[in-house]
Amino acid sequence: MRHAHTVEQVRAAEAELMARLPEGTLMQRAAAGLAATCARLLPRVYGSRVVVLAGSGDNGGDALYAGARLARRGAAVSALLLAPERVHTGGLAALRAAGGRVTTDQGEFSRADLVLDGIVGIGGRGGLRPEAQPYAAAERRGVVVAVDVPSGVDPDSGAVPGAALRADVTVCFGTYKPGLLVDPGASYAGIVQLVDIGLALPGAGVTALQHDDLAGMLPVPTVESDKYRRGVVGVAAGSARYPGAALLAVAGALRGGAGAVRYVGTAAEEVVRRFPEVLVTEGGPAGAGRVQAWVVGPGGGDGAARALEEALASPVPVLVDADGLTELARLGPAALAGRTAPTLLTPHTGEAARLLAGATAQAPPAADELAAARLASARRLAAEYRATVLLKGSTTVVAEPTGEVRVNPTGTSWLATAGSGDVLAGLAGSLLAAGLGTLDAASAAAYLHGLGGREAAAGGGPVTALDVAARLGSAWRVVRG
Ligand SMILES: NC(=O)C1=CN([C@@H]2O[C@H](COP(=O)(O)OP(=O)(O)OC[C@H]3O[C@@H](n4cnc5c(N)ncnc54)[C@H](O)[C@@H]3O)[C@@H](O)[C@H]2O)[C@@H](O)CC1
Ligand SMILES: Nc1ncnc2c1ncn2[C@@H]1O[C@H](COP(=O)(O)OP(=O)(O)O)[C@@H](O)[C@H]1O
Ligand SMILES: [K+]
Repeated sequence: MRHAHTVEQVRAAEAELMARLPEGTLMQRAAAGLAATCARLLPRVYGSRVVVLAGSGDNGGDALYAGARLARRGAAVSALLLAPERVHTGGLAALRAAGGRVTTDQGEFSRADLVLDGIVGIGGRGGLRPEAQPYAAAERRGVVVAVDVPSGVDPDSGAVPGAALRADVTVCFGTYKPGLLVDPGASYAGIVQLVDIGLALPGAGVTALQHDDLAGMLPVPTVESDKYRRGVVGVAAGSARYPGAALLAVAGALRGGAGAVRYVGTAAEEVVRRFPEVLVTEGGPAGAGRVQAWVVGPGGGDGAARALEEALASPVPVLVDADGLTELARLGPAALAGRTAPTLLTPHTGEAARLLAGATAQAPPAADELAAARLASARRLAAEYRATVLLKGSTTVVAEPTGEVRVNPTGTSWLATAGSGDVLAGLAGSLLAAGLGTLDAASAAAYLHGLGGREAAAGGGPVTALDVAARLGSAWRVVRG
């Protein structure tokens, strides 16, 4: 599991540790880790050209001390100072003592083999200031290593409010920052490496699963299992207008660990023709047999209102997607008030905006504003509806009403293809039926779906939603090692 902490949490942990250690110890730990990564990235340190972009705070200090370490190993290191009058004096003195120098030639940035971005770290607010903006657009031939955070990325939210420096590698200290894991910030961070500087941190509000976590979480049948004990997932999806959504949601549900899939709706005939293993009933959830979780809404069309009402009246977990969400937005959070089992909502940003409009008297944010502030948007929705919310898009995030968030580290933008959300809904519903809680089911489903998407797009080609569904079995095998 990757753990990400807010700036406030990092500052508190740093203060506590600094009070017990000789001055400068933490910065030296950070600089040592940073220099070691840079040395690994360079074919050889001796003779390579390194440029340090140094801002006015401790982030610049880290970069200058790391530059000094590389200079001692024979690199030609020069520093471009963004605020010369407020530069970290200890760091600059160390760099000079090691043979490094200060330059004002911005062209050195473009010619460097490696650039250290020490403009701002967790003290940065807003996009890059004017003096740093040219570097965001400048040509570069070497690798850019961001110190703690790519400058211009908001460390807590991942928002990029203006210009920001795109890194190939980010070396972060003590813990991940949420903004390194959530887009758009994550897309500026490149590969993120963590350097331990000994901070004692509280529980993380934002986490990201890794393969090992999935391996321990996914349901695996045992000798005592039978199809009912493994869980039956009910899928109420598709309509005369959108029969395909039923097939896609069922395709996802068949690969989610439930022992059986029960389909209800108007596409029963098509579903059985394509997937003979599925139990089908025409009508709605109320008249269907027992299930351990419902998926309602993909391609539901006009039938979504009834399916939603019947599923929400059941005592089992319910996943609401697509047309089910449009109907829920009309009803507002009151529709979930009487639920006795958990509810999982899986909106994309457009649906999230509609849900917020249904929940508050204020005008909802536009979909692109929601996308720029994904953590806050998902948390707000989860709190308003008192439900788990999986907000889809580039970096899917899953939020609980308590504010706890899981960020999905897998996926590819090739998943932005019609119907891939239906596959995800079926998959997550199947995991719910198999007994996972809403947070685990949603985050495990997003993880597997993202892996399946990557595998389907391997080599960089377009994928279809059914291609993704077909790769889910292999995604399971990958995470289970
Ligand atoms: N506090 C500690 O114990 C440690 C801090 N470390 C480093 O220190 C960093 C935090 O240092 P600081 O608190 O000095 O803060 P920063 O160095 O991140 O930035 C603060 C300075 O940048 C300016 N600034 C803010 N936003 C800006 C923007 N958008 N564009 C340009 N300048 C901007 C501020 O006016 C201020 O002078 C961490 O990210 C990490 O790199 C590490 O050395 C590890 C130990
Ligand atoms: N830019 C992107 N990068 C990565 N994944 C994306 C991107 N855009 C969309 N996705 C993913 O693709 C899927 C699309 O789902 P959705 O919007 O519901 O489409 P549909 O309704 O057609 O099924 C979601 O899993 C979402 O997270
Ligand atoms: K930085």
